[in-house]
Amino acid sequence: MSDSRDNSAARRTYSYLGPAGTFTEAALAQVPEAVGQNWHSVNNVGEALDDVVSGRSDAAVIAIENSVEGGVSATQDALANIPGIRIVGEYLVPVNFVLVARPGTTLDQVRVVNAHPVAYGQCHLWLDATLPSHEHIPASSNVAAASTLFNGSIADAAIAPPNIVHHYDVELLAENVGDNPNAVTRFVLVSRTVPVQGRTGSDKTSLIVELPSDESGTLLSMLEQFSTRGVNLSLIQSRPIGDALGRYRFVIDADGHILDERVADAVLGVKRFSPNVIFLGSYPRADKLQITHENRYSNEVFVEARDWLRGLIAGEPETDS
Ligand SMILES: O=C(O)C(=O)Cc1ccccc1
Repeated sequence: MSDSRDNSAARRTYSYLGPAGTFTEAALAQVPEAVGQNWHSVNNVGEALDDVVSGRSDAAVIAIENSVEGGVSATQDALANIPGIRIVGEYLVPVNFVLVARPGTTLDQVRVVNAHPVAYGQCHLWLDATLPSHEHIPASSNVAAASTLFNGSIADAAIAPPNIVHHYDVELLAENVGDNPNAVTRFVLVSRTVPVQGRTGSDKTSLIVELPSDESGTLLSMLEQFSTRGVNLSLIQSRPIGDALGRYRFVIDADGHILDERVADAVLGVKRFSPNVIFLGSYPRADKLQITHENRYSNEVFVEARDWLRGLIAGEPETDS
């Protein structure tokens, strides 16, 4: 399904989890270069990434982390398993939810609730208090949860974004059903593998790292690679690799850019003992936070130390500086 906002072949195509009205669409609306281009609605993250890898789309926006639910495991696993993808940007969208139904439905008639799993995970407090014996059926997106109410779904109600009332003729049963009114979802813009863009001073580097399974202490060794270079981590999450019990990979977000010497050095340190490092990209941070570090982790200090070593090897006389 493609939104026919423009048929011109010269336009770029962006895939997003649809249909229109999702939080993912709101994230795509924040991508300046996507405004006025073709927006292609898909049903899941795997489809969005396949579009990018196959060239059907130039880029895609996908949800990767939520402030209440944590990392979006479907996205993390897809990024680990589909090669050829680079994260080139990130965008934040505040998320809150309403409960809607077919017109005429009342709250006491609701038994089956349709909801995207990530949305459902953020509405437990309200659902447990208000509809303690409800049954949950999963939806492919927050808007699909509501739209299927009109397509023969067995659901009585759906958890959806507040703007759903502008897209479908629904009965609004309850507002603010999310556990946390300040919930935020982080989305990333992905493209096919491209050379890294320049550093901005407010950057993030995302990696997926596997650890050798037959050695003790490798998780600590991996963390030390970052800490000994003064690199802060804002996300570290384990996900099962899936081939055997007890085998995990780690999804990591590090402060800084791969063109920062301390980040590059840390990544090289990880690469030396990890059987598999996936570099997902270095990209500007949505929060615009400037990354600071002690002087001993600055680019100049790394470059000076390297020049000093090269000089020693070349037989140059040592100086005091
Ligand atoms: O983009 C949407 O609306 C989605 O359905 C994915 C999602 C689910 C929960 C929080 C944010 C995005």
